[in-house]
Amino acid sequence: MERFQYHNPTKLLFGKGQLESLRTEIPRYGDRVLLLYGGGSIKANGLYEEVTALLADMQVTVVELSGVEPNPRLTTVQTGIDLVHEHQIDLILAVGGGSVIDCAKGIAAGAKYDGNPWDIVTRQVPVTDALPIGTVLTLAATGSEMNGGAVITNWEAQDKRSFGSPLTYPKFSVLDPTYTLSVPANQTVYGIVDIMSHVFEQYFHASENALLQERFGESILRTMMETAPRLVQNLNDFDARETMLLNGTFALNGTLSMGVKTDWATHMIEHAVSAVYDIPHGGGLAILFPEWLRYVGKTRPERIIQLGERVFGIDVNGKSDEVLVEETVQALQEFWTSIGAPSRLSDYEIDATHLELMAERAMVAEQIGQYVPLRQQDVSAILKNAL
Ligand SMILES: NC(=O)c1ccc[n+]([C@@H]2O[C@H](COP(=O)([O-])OP(=O)(O)OC[C@H]3O[C@@H](n4cnc5c(N)ncnc54)[C@H](O)[C@@H]3O)[C@@H](O)[C@H]2O)c1
Repeated sequence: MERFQYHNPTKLLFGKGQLESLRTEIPRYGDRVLLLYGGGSIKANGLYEEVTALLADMQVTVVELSGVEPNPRLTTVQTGIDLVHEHQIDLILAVGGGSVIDCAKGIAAGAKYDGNPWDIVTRQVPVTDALPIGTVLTLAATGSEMNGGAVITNWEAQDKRSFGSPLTYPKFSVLDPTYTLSVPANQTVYGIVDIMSHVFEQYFHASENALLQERFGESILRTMMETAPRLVQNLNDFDARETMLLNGTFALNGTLSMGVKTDWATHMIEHAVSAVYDIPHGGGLAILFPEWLRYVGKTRPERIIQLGERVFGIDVNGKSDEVLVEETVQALQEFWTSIGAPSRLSDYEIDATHLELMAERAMVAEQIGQYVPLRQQDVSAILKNAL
């Protein structure tokens, strides 16, 4: 294990009826709130009504910013920053999925910085201060509700980048499975893939002796594989929604990355794909992860085989590494296909036209990933195999 410090300051408010906790949480930070949300799903499922009624009852001053895009854009972050300054906002309340929460983080950090918020997103300047954020999560997927990371798209530059800071962890997050019941089938599937991919990015670490972290990851993967088929059969299964919600949070709240050098190359490649084609993040991961596994399996098969045996129940006796890697990848692909996830870039009508641009965009450093570090030609090969 690597030496590590672990500190997660987000207060989780989990379960039915937890929205009421806003009454005690919000006043800790002030009484001027920027209410941030997306394209209207919270109006359709009644959450908007509930939140605004509660805030009105609390006599909080509310400024609204709606229309945060899936894959939130820098332009929306800038609009939010301007509103924060204009209305002297004390707290950002993000009501939505990862996109809304990430946008809130961009605004929170950007509002305390004089320059272009893209400088922060591209990590050219560090976050030195941030407004407090609270969240009401409506979609189980990203873990953004309990981590300090955010992914922002600069649409004009066709670039999607992530930044993170201890200062942008939400102060509190309300997780009531009720609000995730309205998530449609496709977004539910993307969420399942995203959660499992987060585990993979940390499971495929480049450190020694992380037995507990690996077992934690396997628990999340197995729990997701038990729950996901049930959930896609019945989107109103409250218990399955509840399980998925907690899994999503723990897949990316720092628990799995304690003491290990994590990978994240596949996320960088997916960000490059969705920066150029604006496809759903989970859909992109479902296509790319199997190809990443196949590719790195040639150099470093051991933990892929471990995954196959422990999570997919593959019998490892008497088989070569090559066969075991392929059986594991196929088991993963079959599972994702069985719940309705895409498996090829062509499912999104993506062909080789911008392949090199995507490979170039993925290279946020000379090499990406740590389990097996990748150069641009490796990324091109993975993208090509995924077409
Ligand atoms: N910060 C992180 O740690 C982190 C990790 C992984 C991914 N991301 C980023 O997060 C973004 C994706 O976030 P996401 O997967 O949570 O999806 P999202 O927030 O983009 O939402 C996807 C869609 O689902 C709709 N939706 C949300 N809740 C709903 C509900 N309850 N009922 C009906 N519809 C609902 C939204 O309106 C939107 O159209 C991407 O930009 C991705 O790169 C961030």
